[in-house]
Amino acid sequence: MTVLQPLDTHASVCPRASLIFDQVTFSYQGKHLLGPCSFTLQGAGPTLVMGPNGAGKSLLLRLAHGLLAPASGSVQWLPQRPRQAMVFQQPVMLRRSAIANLIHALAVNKTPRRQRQQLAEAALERFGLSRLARTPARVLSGGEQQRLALARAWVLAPQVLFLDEPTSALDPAAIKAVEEAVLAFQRQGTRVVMTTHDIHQARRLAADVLFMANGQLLEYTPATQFFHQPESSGARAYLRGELVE
Ligand SMILES: Nc1ncnc2c1ncn2[C@@H]1O[C@H](COP(=O)(O)OP(=O)(O)OP(=O)(O)O)[C@@H](O)[C@H]1O
Repeated sequence: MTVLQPLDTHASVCPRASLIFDQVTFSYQGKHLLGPCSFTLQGAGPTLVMGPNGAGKSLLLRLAHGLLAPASGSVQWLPQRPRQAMVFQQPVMLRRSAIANLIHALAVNKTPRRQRQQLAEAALERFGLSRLARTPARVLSGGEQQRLALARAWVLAPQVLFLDEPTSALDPAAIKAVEEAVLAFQRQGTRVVMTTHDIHQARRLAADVLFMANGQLLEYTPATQFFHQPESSGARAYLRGELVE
C-alpha cells in the first residue's frame, strides 16, 4: 500500500467558489426525479452528500457539475463558475498508459505541451503510482484506478472536486488512500463535494452534510450538528440504521 506523498503548495486554488441551488428540479422523460431543491454551499467543506439508495445524490452532483440541466430553477456559482473535476465510483480510463491518461487530461485542459510530462509525473508520484506510469490504465486494480482518477483531477488543480461514491468498491487500504487524497485536495483549497453511503467515512471527512431522501433535500447542516442532532426525522432514522426510502 503506497502512502500519498506530502503536498506542495504550487496548486493553491483559493478562494473557494460558492454554489447556489435555487428551486432546482430534474425530470427525465416526464418523470419528476429531484427537487425542488434550494441551498447555498457555505464554509470550506468538505461537503458530504448522504442518503439512502435512489435519494438523488448522484443527480444532485451531476446537476452541480453541469452534466445535467435542471428542468426548472437555477444552479449558480459565485463569484463565477469555477474550474471543476469529477471522480466517479467506476473511473473511466482511456485505453492507454496511466501517464498517457494524465497527459491527455492536461492536453484537453490546454496546458502547454512542454509542461505536461512533468506535471503528470509529479501527480503520479504524489499518488504513489510512479512505478505504474507505463502500465495500461485499464489493467490497474480498482484502488489504483481510483488513485489515477484522483491524480487526473489533481493535475487540473480544480477549484471544485465532485466525488460520486469514490470508495464504495474499495478495500480499507484503498479507502484510506482516497480519503487522504480528499483531505489533500481540501488543504490545497479545492472545494470537495462527495457522496457516500458510509456513515463512518462521512464522520471522518465532513464539515457539513447535505442529506437527501426520495429526491428531496431534507437538511443541510454542519457535520457536528448532523451527527448529534439532525434536523430531519429522515436523517435521524437513517443514522439509527433504519431503512429509509
Ligand atoms: N438517467 C436517468 N433516467 C431515469 N431515471 C434516473 C436517471 N438517473 C437517475 N434516475 C433515477 O433518479 C433517482 C435518483 O437517482 P440517483 O442515482 O441520483 O440516486 P442516489 O442517491 O445517487 O442513489 P445510490 O445511492 O443508489 O447511488 C433514482 O430513482 C434513479 O432511478
